[in-house]
This record gives sequence, structure tokens and C-alpha cells, in this order.
Amino acid sequence: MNDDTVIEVRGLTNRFGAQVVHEGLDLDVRRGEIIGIVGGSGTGKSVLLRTIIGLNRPQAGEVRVFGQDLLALPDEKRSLVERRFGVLFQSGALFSSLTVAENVALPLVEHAKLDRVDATRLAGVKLALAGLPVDAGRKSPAQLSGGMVKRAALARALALDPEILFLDEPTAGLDPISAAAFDSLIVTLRDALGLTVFLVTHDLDTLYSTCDRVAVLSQHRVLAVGPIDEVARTDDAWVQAYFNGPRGRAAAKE
Ligand SMILES: Nc1ncnc2c1ncn2[C@@H]1O[C@H](COP(=O)(O)OP(=O)(O)OP(=O)(O)O)[C@@H](O)[C@H]1O
Repeated sequence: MNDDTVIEVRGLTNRFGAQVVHEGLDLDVRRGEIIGIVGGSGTGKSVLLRTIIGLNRPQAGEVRVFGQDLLALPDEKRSLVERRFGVLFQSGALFSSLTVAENVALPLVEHAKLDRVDATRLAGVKLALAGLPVDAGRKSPAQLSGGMVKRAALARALALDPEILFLDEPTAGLDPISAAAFDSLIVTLRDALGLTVFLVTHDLDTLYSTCDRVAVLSQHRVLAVGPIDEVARTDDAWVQAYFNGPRGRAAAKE
């Protein structure tokens, strides 16, 4: 494993019953990059993310994060590695019974063992980092707009100062202005904090405005990976329809 590689996936196979999702999938993620994972619906983008973070046990293959095989580690060592990444799930997944600040403070109390006062104070810093106004922390998640919920979930994912940020469809359901603001926030955070970002998305504007490299999932594996302009030239029907269809051409022009 190269020093610059923070995630290494080799020969990954995932099946659910008779359904083959991944077969012999390889992928490297480099330190400090924003890599976009794209592919048709059901090609296994979310399953890949869940496998890398240790929530899904594959049938075969190796997944190393910071050089460590998460599934083979004893619980204590595994939780040390888990603290080094933050995850923003598609739904945002905030607890509705807690305030926004309490949601962000939760990992600080549970994993960093901070007392509530310090955790709440630090949660305020994380909420500001994610671009939320001060009073957002006192609200319940139900009182926030869709874009603000994403930012609150991002603040929670950033709570433990992760080195890798996993984002599953972060701009899904956002209006184009909120989505563009979220995209530029991700780039700013990567630049400021030196994060590595693993980004599952369908959003072509997000891909063009944020990603250093793009990996296309197709036929159970990574069909192409590289800078977006290179990947867009891949001789494959889905890639051509996606990148060189009307929406792809419009996103490339911006
Ligand atoms: N726990 C599970 N049990 C059974 N099947 C599953 C499970 N998780 C995922 N699948 C199946 O694996 C396939 C890939 O799912 P996944 O959610 O990774 O797709 P995706 O590429 O993220 O799709 P989309 O773009 O629609 O979100 C789907 O057919 C899904 O139904």
C-alpha cells in the first residue's frame, strides 16, 4: 500500500442471494483527494461505501482503510480506526428527539468522552464550520430546511476531526443553489482540513465542481477511474449517455 493511499479495495465481491453486486472490484483512494463514485441505479455505490466503513461484510476480497482491515480488527482497535472517518448518510440520519447541537455533540460525548458542556461548545464550532447560523443548534432537526439538515449532518460527521469523509448523495433533494453551496463547502473543507472525500453522487454538477477523480461502477466493478474528462471518454454506453448526454454536456460547460 502506497503512503498516499488511504483506502485500498482489492478483489471485492458482494452478493445478496443470487444477485451479484460486486465481483473482483478494485479501487484505490488517495490521501487528500475528492473522489466521486458514480454508476447506474443499483450498481452498488452505497454497498461499496458501507463495505469500506465496515457495515457490510463482503463475500470475498480485501478492504484496507489506513492500511488496516476493519473487519479483521478486534472491536477496540476497530473503533480507533472508525474515529478517523466521518460519514454523512443519504438520509442525514439525525435523531429527531435531540436538538441539532445535541446531535453533533453525541459523538463527542460517546467517543471522545467529553463532558456535555465541552461537547456542546465544540458542537457549536462544528456547526459554524458546516456553515450553519448560531441559533440552528437550539432547533430540532424538523425545524431545519433540507439544506440545513445536510449541513447539520455534515457537522456531526466532522465532530471527531475525521481524516476521511464519506458522503452518500449529499446534494440529493437540495435545490440547485443549496446544492452548489454545499459543493463549494466540501471543497473548502477539504482544502482547509486536508480531508479525503469519498463521494457517492448522481449529481453531475457536483462531480464537475468538486471531484479530482471519478470512478464509474459498472458490470460489478470499477469500469473506469481518473480525472472526469478522461473518464467521460470511456467507450461504454452508460458512460457516454451519462457524461455526454444533455445534462452531462451542460454540467461540463459550467
Ligand atoms: N442489505 C441488503 N440486502 C439485500 N440486497 C441489498 C442490500 N443492500 C443492497 N442490496 C442490493 O444491492 C444493489 C446495490 O445497492 P446500492 O444501494 O449499493 O445501489 P446504488 O448504486 O447505491 O443505487 P442508487 O443509485 O439507486 O442509490 C441493489 O440492487 C440493492 O437492492
